[in-house]
Amino acid sequence: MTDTISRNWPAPAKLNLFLHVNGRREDGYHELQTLFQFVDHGDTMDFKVTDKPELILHSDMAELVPDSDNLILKAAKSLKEASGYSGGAEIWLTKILPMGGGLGGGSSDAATVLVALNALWQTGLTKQQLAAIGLKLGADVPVFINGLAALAEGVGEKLETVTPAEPWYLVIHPKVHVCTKAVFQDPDLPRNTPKLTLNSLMSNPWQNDCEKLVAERYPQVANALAWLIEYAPSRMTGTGACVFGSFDTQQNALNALAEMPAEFDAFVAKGINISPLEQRLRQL
Ligand SMILES: C[C@@](CO)(OP(=O)(O)O)[C@H](O)COP(=O)(O)OP(=O)(O)OC[C@H]1O[C@@H](n2ccc(N)nc2=O)[C@H](O)[C@@H]1O
Ligand SMILES: Nc1ncnc2c1ncn2[C@@H]1O[C@H](COP(=O)(O)OP(=O)(O)O)[C@@H](O)[C@H]1O
Repeated sequence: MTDTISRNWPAPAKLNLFLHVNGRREDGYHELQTLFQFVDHGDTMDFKVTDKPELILHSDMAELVPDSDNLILKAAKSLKEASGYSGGAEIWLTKILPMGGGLGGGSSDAATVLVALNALWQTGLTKQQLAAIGLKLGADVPVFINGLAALAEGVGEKLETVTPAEPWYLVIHPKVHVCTKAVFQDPDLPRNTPKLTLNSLMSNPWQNDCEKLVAERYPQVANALAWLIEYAPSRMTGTGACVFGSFDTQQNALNALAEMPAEFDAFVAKGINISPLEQRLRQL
C-alpha cells in the first residue's frame, strides 16, 4: 500500500431537512430531533499510507484553520491512537464546502478520514467504534460514518435510518459565517418543541427551530430565504448560514440558479439517502 495514492474519497455535504430543539441539557448541549440527508456535492480527499508515523495534511485551509485544529488531522490522530497503528498517512484535501455553512463539511471530512484510513490501514474498527471516536470530534460525525439518511436524536448520536424523497436542491450560501455555539447560547432560541415519534415527524410539516433567530441576526440569511421561497419550498440547514429549496428536477433547480442575484454563492445537487462515502465503501 505504501507509496500508492488512494484517490477521490468523497466527503459529502448534509442537509438538515428539519431541525427541532427539544430542550437544553445540564451540560449546556441541546437535545435535538433532526433529519439528515446527504447531497452529491462535497469535498474530496486522497490518501497515501506511509511507514513513518507522521500525519501530514496538504490543503489550502491552513490560513483559515491551523493544522492543530483541523478535524482531518484530529480524526487521523484519534484513529491511530485507538487502533495502535504504527505508520502514518499523507492526506490531500480538495475543499469545496463553505465552512460554518450548516453543510457539515468539517464533520464530513473527519468521518471520511476515519472510514478511509480504517480501510487503508486495515485497522478493522467497526462502524460503531468509528462513530464513537467521531462523536468526540463533532456531533454530526456519526451520521457521516453511518452513511445513511437518518433521524438523529440526542445530540446527534442516536440514529434511525429513514428514506425520505430524494429531490434536487438549490443550496444557497449567503456568504456569511454563522457560529453554531452562538446560536445555541442565544437566549431567544426556542428550545421547547415537543419530542415527536418518527411517524409524526415524517408526516408533519418540516421546520428548523434555529431559522427565525438566525434570519433575524443575519439579514443575508433572511434575504436568501426570501428570494428562494419564491421558487421552491425552502428552509435553512443546521444552524445556518446555508438555505436550500427543493425541486422536482435538476433543470428546474438550474433555472432558478440562473436567476439568482450575484450577492449569493450556490450549487445544485441531488438529495441522496446513501452517501457517496458509503457507496464507495460498498464497491471496495
Ligand atoms: C446542530 C447542528 C445540526 O447539524 O448544526 P450545524 O453545525 O450542522 O449547523 C450540529 O449538530 C452541530 O454539530 P457541530 O457543529 O459538530 O457542533 P459541535 O462542534 O459539537 O458544537 C458546537 C457548539 O454548539 C453547541 N451545541 C451543539 C450541538 C448541540 N446538540 N447542542 C449544542 O448546544 C455547543 O455549545 C457546542 O459547543
Ligand atoms: N476540515 C475542516 N473543514 C471545515 N471546517 C473545519 C475543518 N476542521 C476544522 N474546522 C472548523 O470547524 C468549523 C465548522 O465547520 P463546518 O463543519 O464546515 O461547518 P458547519 O458545522 O456549520 O456545517 C469551521 O469554522 C472550522 O473552524
